[in-house]
Amino acid sequence: MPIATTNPATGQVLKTYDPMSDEQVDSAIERAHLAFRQLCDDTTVAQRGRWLIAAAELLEAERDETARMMTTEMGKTYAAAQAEVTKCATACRFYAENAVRMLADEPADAAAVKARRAFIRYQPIGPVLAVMPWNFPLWQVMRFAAPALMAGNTGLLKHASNVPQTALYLEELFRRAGFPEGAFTTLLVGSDAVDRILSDPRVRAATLTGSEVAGRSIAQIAGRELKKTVLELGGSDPFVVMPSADLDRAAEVATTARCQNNGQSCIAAKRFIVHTDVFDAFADRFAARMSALRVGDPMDDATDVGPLASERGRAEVHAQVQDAADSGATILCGGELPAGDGWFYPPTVVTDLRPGMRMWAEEVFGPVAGLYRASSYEEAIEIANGTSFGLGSNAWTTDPAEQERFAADLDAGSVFINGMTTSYPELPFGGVKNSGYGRELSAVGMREFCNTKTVWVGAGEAGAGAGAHAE
Ligand SMILES: O=CCCCC(=O)O
Repeated sequence: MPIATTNPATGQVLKTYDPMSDEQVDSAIERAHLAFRQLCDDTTVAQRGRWLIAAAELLEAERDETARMMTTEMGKTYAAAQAEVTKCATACRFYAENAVRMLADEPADAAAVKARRAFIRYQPIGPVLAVMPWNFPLWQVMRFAAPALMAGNTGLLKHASNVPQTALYLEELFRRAGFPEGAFTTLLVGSDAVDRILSDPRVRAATLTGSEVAGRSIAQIAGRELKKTVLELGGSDPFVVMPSADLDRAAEVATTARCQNNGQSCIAAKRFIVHTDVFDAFADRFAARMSALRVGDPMDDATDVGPLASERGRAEVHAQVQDAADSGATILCGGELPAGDGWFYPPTVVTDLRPGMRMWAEEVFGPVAGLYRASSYEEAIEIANGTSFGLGSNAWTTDPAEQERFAADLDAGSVFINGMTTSYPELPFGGVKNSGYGRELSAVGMREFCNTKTVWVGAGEAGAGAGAHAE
C-alpha cells in the first residue's frame, strides 16, 4: 500500500511519500537506542512530565489544524477529530501528573521474604516499536507514547500508510515539546519492514493496535525474538438490552456506540442483543435513530457520519451486509451503496442473523449494526460470548442483581453497564480471546513496558532504600 494521504470524502490523492530506506531506518533505531540511554541516565520522571505537559499545550493550541489534517486523511468528522486531539492532551496531562506515583518503588513485606528491605522497582526497557492503525490516528499512538515516554522508554512508530501526515506530526510534537532527538521517531515504512525492525536487538518490545491478522504476525516475530508484545486487536462488542432498561436512552447510546468514528472503532458496539420482551420497542427506536443520522462531508458541523477511510474498507462492509441479505437476513434500514464520490456508507441495521452468515462471526468495520433477539438472560450471554472476540461489552439493565451477573459473565476486557465502552487514561484498556492481550492506559498500561524488578536486600547490606527512584 502506498504511503499517501487520500481524502476519503473525495477519493483524491493529496500527498505521497517515499518509504524510508533500510539505512534510514537503522539510523532511526540507533537514535532511539541512544535517546533511551539519555532518558535513563540524564532525565527524571518529573522532567519528562514537564515535556509531556508542553506536548499537551501544543495539542491544545493546535487542535483545529490537527483535527483538519486527521479528517482529511481518514474521514472522521471534524468534531470527532477535535475531540480526539483534546483527549490526547488530557492523557498527556494525566501521565505527567501521575507517573511519579505510578513508577515509585513499591515496598514489599521484607520480613516475609527474610530480607532487611524488599521492594519492586519499575524500570524502562528500551525502544518500543508501535504499529498503529488509522482509525484514531493521534489517540491510539498517544495512549502508547505518553506512558512509554514517561517511563523512560523511547518510541518508534510505524503508522498506517494512509495517515502519514499525522504520523509525522506526532514526531514533531514530541520534539517541539522538548523530548530529545530520537525519543519518538516516525518510520515511514510499509508493513514489510516490520519484521526487520522488530528483529533488531536494539528494539526491545512491540505494541500493536490493528487487525487479528496483523496481531498474529507481530506476535510470531516477537515470539521468535523473545520480545514482549501488547496486542489490541479487533472486537465485535455486544450491547445487551434487558427489559428493565431505559429503552430511549439505550437506543440513543446504541446509535452513538455503533456510529462513532463513522462506525470504525474496535470498541464500537456491533451486536445488539435485545430481550424478546422489549425487542420490537427497541428495534423501532434504534432503526429510527440510525436512519436519522446525516451522512456527508466530514468537515460540515451538521454531519454525523463521514466516509469510511478506504474504498476497500467500504467494499468489505457492503459485502458483509449483502452476504447477510442474500442468506435471509432482514435489513431494517440502510444497506444501499450510495452513488457519487467518496466512500460513504449509510447507517444500517440488519436482523434475523444466523450462524454461517459473515456478520454472525466477523467484525463489521463500518456503521452497520447486527440486531439479535434473546429469550432470556442466559441466551443473551450465550450470543454475547459466542464470538472469537472479547474486547469491550455493554449491558443495559436497572436490576442490580443482573448488573452483577453481567459484570461476572461477559467474557471481555471491559464491561460497561448502562453506558457505552470508552477508553479513559485512568482505566486499563484491552481485550481477551482474539481481541488480544496486555493492557494499555492507567498504571497497568505504563508498566507493560517496564521491567518489574524485584530488589531484595539482606541483613548486613547498606544503601538507599525503596522510594528513591521515581522523582
Ligand atoms: O479501534 C479501537 C478504538 C479505540 C478507541 C478508544 O481508545 O477510545
